[in-house]
This record gives sequence, structure tokens and C-alpha cells, in this order.
Amino acid sequence: MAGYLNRSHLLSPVESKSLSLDDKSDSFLATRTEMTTSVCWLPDVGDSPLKIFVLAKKKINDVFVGIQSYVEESNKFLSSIKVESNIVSEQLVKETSNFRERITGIRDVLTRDHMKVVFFGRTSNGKSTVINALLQDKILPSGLGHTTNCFLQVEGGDTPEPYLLTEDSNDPQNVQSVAQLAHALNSEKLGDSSLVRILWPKEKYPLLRDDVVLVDSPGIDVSPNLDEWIDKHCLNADVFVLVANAESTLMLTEKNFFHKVSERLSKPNIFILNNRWDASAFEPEFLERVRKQHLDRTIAFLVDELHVCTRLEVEDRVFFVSAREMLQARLKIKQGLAPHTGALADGFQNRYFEFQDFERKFEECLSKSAVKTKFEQHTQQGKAIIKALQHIMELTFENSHKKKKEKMELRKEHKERLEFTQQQLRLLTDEVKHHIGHLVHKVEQQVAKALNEEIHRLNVLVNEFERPFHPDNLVLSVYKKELHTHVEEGLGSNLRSRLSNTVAMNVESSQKEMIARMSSLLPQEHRQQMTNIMPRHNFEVLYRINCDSLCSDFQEDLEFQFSLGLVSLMKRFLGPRNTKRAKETIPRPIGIAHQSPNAEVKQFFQPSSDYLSIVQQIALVSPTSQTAVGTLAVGGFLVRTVGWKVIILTAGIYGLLYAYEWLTWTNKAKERAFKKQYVNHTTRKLKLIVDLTSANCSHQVQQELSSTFARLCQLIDEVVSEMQGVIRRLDTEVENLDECLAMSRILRNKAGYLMSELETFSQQYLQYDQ
Ligand SMILES: Nc1nc2c(ncn2[C@@H]2O[C@H](COP(=O)(O)OP(=O)(O)OP(=O)(O)O)[C@@H](O)[C@H]2O)c(=O)[nH]1
Repeated sequence: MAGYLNRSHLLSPVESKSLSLDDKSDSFLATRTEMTTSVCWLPDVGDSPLKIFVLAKKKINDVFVGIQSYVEESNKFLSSIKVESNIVSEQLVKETSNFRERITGIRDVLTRDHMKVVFFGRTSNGKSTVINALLQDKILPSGLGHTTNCFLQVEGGDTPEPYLLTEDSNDPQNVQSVAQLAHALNSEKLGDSSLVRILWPKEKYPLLRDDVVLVDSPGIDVSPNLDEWIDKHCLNADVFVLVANAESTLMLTEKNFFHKVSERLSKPNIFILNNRWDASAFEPEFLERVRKQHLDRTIAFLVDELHVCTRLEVEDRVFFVSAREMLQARLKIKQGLAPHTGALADGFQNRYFEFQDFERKFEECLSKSAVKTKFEQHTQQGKAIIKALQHIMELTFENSHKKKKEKMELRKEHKERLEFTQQQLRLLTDEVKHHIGHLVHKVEQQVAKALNEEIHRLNVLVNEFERPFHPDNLVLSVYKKELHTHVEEGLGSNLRSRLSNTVAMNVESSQKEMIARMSSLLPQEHRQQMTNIMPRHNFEVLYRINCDSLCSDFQEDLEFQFSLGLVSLMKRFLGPRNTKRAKETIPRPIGIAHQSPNAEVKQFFQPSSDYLSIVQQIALVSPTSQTAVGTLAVGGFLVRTVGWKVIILTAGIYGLLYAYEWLTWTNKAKERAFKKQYVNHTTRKLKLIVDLTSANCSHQVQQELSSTFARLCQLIDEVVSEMQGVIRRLDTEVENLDECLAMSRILRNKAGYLMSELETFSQQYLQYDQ
């Protein structure tokens, strides 16, 4: 604001020294002069008012660079948030994306923004001369008659050489001098609405350097295309300067044109320069009256007709100047001469100061208007975008916070359930192990008891076997095989009928109990899977009693044995083991071959080999043995004591008994003997495998229950790992939400910062009226 308040539109040292304050005839002028002089001699404490625009433009551009990167960052952040997380809607992300385009558009416009002033007036009123005076150089051609035949836009170029650009071509045309420019313009066939851009090196011209664009126009009295002019060249103008001729009154064409302008634009900034005021100096007695007349008319026009300014403001909008004189003075100064050497008439100093005054007011107005019109809208748009983004970030922050809370609660729930499940599973595992151990032990006992009972009843089972028996070896081996199978099947089926139901029921109830207990650890949706684990078939224990191999060493003894024979008696009294030992102590006679089992017919006529051998052995051994002598002595004693008759009778009865038993030793008797021997043998063998069989059966039960439990555990493990997966996923989600929270907080704060930047910009550059 310093520029506006302390504006000191100074004369250069040459200018100030060369002027003399000798003309105080006009009161209005005097006031102006006084004011201008007082301003003129103020120290140079600030820049040109145009700098405000330059600074504002730089500032707003900087702010928008920040806004652009902020919008980019926001867009990137919002796009990275997954839609399914429901933190930010797809529509909002799209909206942010649109903001990017809008900001890019605004930045584009901002970099191209400049202060535009358009000069209108009738032909030869001095429009080109005013522009030259403002630029302090002869840039535009001027002269009597219609010299400007199209719109000429003078703007700052970055090259050291001036050039012009026409609408039809992008090729720059070199322009070294005004004459060259006039020639170039004349050689082009240009319509009165067309625009030629003349780019002069901005470093040489302060106005151009400060982004001012000056537009000269053809005389409004020579063209009927005023509407087109307005549409094409006026809508983005910040200031209009009506260059009127002080030698004549304001014409209808000029008035009509500005009526049209003010219809299209709200409150256009219009300056009226009553040019050629030097001509009035030749009639000083009418000077004040003429000036008053002009002033009254222009005030009436601007205030009452156009309503573009107030009566107070209008004094800063109407000036009486001599552009030609001003230009000449400035050219003289450039040549190192005093400015008044360029004077055209008396009263130069007043006109000089008034032109300076015009320049100051014009620049202030231009800068102020341009800042407002160019940047206010952008600032508002920037604020709206930042506000919207700030709101989005707040929403994102709130939603992230809410989601994080939900996820944390869910995670806690899952974690607790997981820990509970794992703890319960540990307890249940111990319990199930114990239960299985108990059941296995019980089954083992049951099987052992049942098998022992079956072994005791084995003779019944063997006697139930009714295949034709024959002692022939071949037939006997088949008979044995079938008997093994019969016993095997019989034992198996007896054990099954005694135990299967009980064991199966125990196993099934244990399985059901396991499933029921473990189901309670699972979520509802997995419980069905648990029930599927229950085996479809009923559990059955396999008893696996292989009699064939178990009794493979069974050797039947079907030879006839007299029940009162020595061997039988020894067996009866000494037991089979002692008998065998006794037999072994008696030396076998040489030449007595082992009896063939097939010599049954011979045996019928001969006493049993055992019996004979013992007798023979006694006979053979006795003469040489002291025992035999003793035996003979005992025999002799018996003969002498009981007598021959008794001995013969006893021997006869003994022989008869022998004959009876020998005659009744039939196949049936052999079958009975065989079965008896088989039962004894098998009983002995089976007793050996009772523990093994019961252990085997209990092992089957253990396996069945363990495998069911293992499958249940596997399912629980799956559920547990699923829960762990859910917890890990929730952890990641919480982490992401934390990032989201942090980022949305940062971006929300950044939005606040940018908003304050825009506010500061508004206060600094847009609200100076207040
Ligand atoms: N005496 C006097 N002559 C002036 C003044 N301003 C301009 N002239 C002269 O008026 C003539 C026309 O000036 P221009 O600047 O070409 O006028 P213009 O309005 O641009 O004319 P067109 O381009 O034809 O529309 C020139 O000969 C100028 O020297 C002035 O303040 N006093």
C-alpha cells in the first residue's frame, strides 16, 4: 500500500530544476499544481503504483505455485486411499482431480496477466501521441489525418530488438523505428478490428517492464464496428482513456462508444484527457471558462450519464494536458535539455504537472483495478478450492480416525478371541489326551478280559468244528488249516459281538464330545466344518488273530498210548515234563529205529514202541545194572509173597485192558485227541498274545480318536491362522490409517496455511478500499 499512499511521481533532477512556477492564473490548475508540486518535492519513498500489480502478481503466482503443489499432493494422497476403505468417496477424489485442472488454468492465466489500458478517441485527437508521451519515446506513428488504422498493442518484449506480431502470422517482424513501423502497418492489409502486437524491449520502458499493455485504437469516428471492438479489445481492459480534443466539445460518437462500453462492463475505469490544452493557452482570458465548460460536461457525462464514478472521484479522472508538449519535453530531457525547451505555449509547467498528475492517478487506478479484476477472482477461486480441500482433509481425518477406532476395537476383539482359543485349545488338548488315555486303557482291559474268556471257551469253539477227520497227513494238514480259520473267525466274531458295540459307542461318544467342545472355540461359520469331521463309517476294532501262524508249530500226537502203560503212568504221576526227562535219562538201544507214523497196521499187531522200548530197555539194561538186580529181587520177593496165580491174573487183566484200549483207538478217538491237543496248544499260544491283541485293539481306538482330534486341531489351527491373518491385516490397516491420519492432518494444516496466505494477499492487495 505504500505505493498508493506515498506515491511520489518525481520529476527527474533536470525536470525539476528547469521548471519555473510562473503561471498561477487558473485556480483549478493552481490547486492541481500545488498538489502536484507538493507531491513532486516529496522524497522518493516508494515505487511506482504499478509495482503493486507487479508485486501482487508475483505474490499471487507464488501462492498459486504452493496451491498447485498442494493440490497435486492432495490428489496423490486421496487417490492412494482405497475406495473400499470408505474413508473418502470416489466423487471427492474426482473433485480433487478437477481442482488440479482448475489450478493449472488459473496459473496459466496468472502468468499471462498484465495491466491493460485502451486509448479511444476521435481521429487525430492525439491517442498515439499520449501513448508516446507515457512511454517517453516516439514509438507509435502520429500525424495529422487518420494514421492508426487498426488496434496497436504496445507491450514489453524480452528481446533487445523490437518486433511486431500480427493476428494472421506468428512470424515476428523486425521494427527498428517508428517510420519502419508505420511502413509495416501500411503494407499490411489490416481491418480496423484487427490487432497488431508491438513488442518493445521491456527493460527500456518502465511502463512495459511493469506489465502495462497500452492499446491504441483507430478513431472511433471512422469505424462502424464499435461493438466488435468492445468484444474483441475492451472486455479485459483495466482502464479506458478517452483522448478528447480540448479544442472542441465531447462528441456524440465518443459518448455513444462509452455508453456501449459501460453497458458491457460494470463500472469501467474511464479517464478523460482533454488533449491539445496547449492550444487554449493562446486565449488565456477564456482559459478558465473553457476548462470549466469541459469539466462540467465531462463530469456530467461520467457521473450522471455513465455513473462510473462519483462527483468526488471524477476530479481524479479528468485532465487537461498537452501530449505533444509532454512528449517533446521528455525527449528534450533525454537529450539533456531542459523540459520547457519542448513547450508549445505558455502555461507549460501546469500542463506538465497535470500530465504527471494524470500519470500518477492513471497508474494508481490501473494497478488497483488490474489487481482487483485480475487477482480477486483468482484469489476467490483459490480460497474456494483450498476450503473444499481443507474440508475434504478434515473429512478424511475424521473418517480415518473413526475407521482406526473401529479397526482397533475389531483387532482387540480378534486378539482376545485368538488368545482365548489358544488357551482353551491347550486345556482341551490336555483333557482330550487324558480322556483318550483313559478310554484306551479301558478298551485294553475289556479286550483282554473278553479274549481270556474266549480262550477258556476255546474247546467249545473247536468242538463246533465238524469237518471229516482222518489222521492221514495230507488230509490232516487241510483239516488243520480249516480249523485255524474256524478258530480265527470264531474268535473274531465272538469278540466283535461282545465288544464292538461298546467300543464303537465309546469311541463315537468321545468323538462327539470332542467335536462339541472344540466347536465352542470356533466362530459360527466354521462349526459346520467341525461336524463334517465326524467319520461317516462306524468305528470297528480289528482283532487280527492269525491262528495259522500262531499255531504253525502245533504237532499232533495220534499214536496209541495205553493208559496204564509205563509212559502214561509216568506222565500221569510225574507230569509230561518229568516224563520226558526220565525218558532222556534212559539210554536208547542201538539198532532201534524211529517208528514210522505210517506203520499203523504193523502197530496194530505190535505193542506201542514206547512201551516195548521201555521194556526192552529194562530187559537189556537190567543184567548189567545193579538196579535190574534189585528189580529181579523185588520180583522174586513178589512171587514168593503173592504167588504166581495172582501175578498171572493181574497180567491177564492188564493184557485185557490193553487189548480193549487198543481196539477202541479209532479215528473218532483220534479226532477227540487231536482237538484236545489243539485246544491245549492254541490256548497256550493265545494266552501269549492276549496282551499284544488287547494293546493292538486299544491302539486302534487311540489312533481313531487321535486322528479325529488331530483333524479337529487342524481345523482349529486353520481358524487360528485365519484369525492371526485377520489380526495382521488389521495391523496393516491400522498402520495405513495412521499414515492417512498423519497425512490428512498435515494437508489440513497446509490448507490452513495457504488459506492464510490468500487472506494476507486479499488484505494486502484487494481490500485497500476498506
Ligand atoms: N498542438 C498539439 N498537437 C497535438 C497534440 N497531441 C497531438 N497533436 C498532434 O495531433 C496530430 C495527431 O496526433 P495523433 O497522435 O496521431 O492522433 P491520433 O488520435 O493517434 O490519430 P489517429 O491515429 O489518426 O487516430 C499529430 O500531428 C500530433 O502532433 C497536442 O497536445 N497539442
